Amino acid sequence: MQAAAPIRLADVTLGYDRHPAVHHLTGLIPAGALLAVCGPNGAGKSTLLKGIAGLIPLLGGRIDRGGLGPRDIAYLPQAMEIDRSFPIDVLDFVSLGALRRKGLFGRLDQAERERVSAALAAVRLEGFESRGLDTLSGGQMQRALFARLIVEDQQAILLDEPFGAVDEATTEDLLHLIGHWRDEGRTVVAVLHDYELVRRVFPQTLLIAREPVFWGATAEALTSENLARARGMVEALDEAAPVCGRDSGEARRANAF
Ligand SMILES: Nc1ncnc2c1ncn2[C@@H]1O[C@H](COP(=O)(O)OP(=O)(O)OP(=O)(O)O)[C@@H](O)[C@H]1O
Repeated sequence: MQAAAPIRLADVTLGYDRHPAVHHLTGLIPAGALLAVCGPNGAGKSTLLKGIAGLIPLLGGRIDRGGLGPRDIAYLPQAMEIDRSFPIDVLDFVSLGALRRKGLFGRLDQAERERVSAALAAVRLEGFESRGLDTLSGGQMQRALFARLIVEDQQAILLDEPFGAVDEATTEDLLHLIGHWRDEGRTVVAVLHDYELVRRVFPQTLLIAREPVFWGATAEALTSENLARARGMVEALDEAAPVCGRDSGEARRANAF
């Protein structure tokens, strides 16, 4: 694993078909940070993670990943984005975490096989190796995804709603893994809706509603005033309106074509 590095966002704008979903976001994710990304539905949280992961292009601004390429950052998509009908068993799925090191056709050596076994043990999926993904419960699937992240062994890990469909026991097990990653100095950024959990585990929070509402200490971010402001900002959004004050000139020019 390479050394941890800060991720710097400078006036970042991300979106689809030139419609910004995240605008003018500037901030620093320090190496080793445990950062929650919170906000109402449609606030741009998933879009932001995809941007940091390099899965969608920037519409504006810059992301400096501290010398790392997007492929050096592990990314866990939302559960609904994962096609579980793909015919693959748990062992092969978790082994895919080694792809970056071994390539698509590379054989797993003893060290990699041990890494996969250890990852399955860490998420308590021993005995599930030959089960197809489509036979797993939601919580078991999330454990398999975390096992793949362990095998990936990246210094920065992005998690999109990792506890969306899992019970309390699974959540606690997976939180334990996140705590372990923090102790190892890895950077973890997670989109989360459970504010109590965020207050308990994540020291830093970015509250976003297309634009940043607050980025800093969790206790200061998740106040009722900030949460109400964030809700109001997303409710007020009109896709046909100029995207924001700062962009209105540019948006008017774009709409003229
Ligand atoms: N592939 C896409 N094409 C067009 N628009 C998209 C696409 N993905 C997201 N959007 C739009 O971008 C905006 C932000 O979506 P995003 O998924 O980032 O929000 P979110 O904060 O993660 O929401 P949720 O909490 O509901 O998951 C929304 O208006 C959404 O409709």
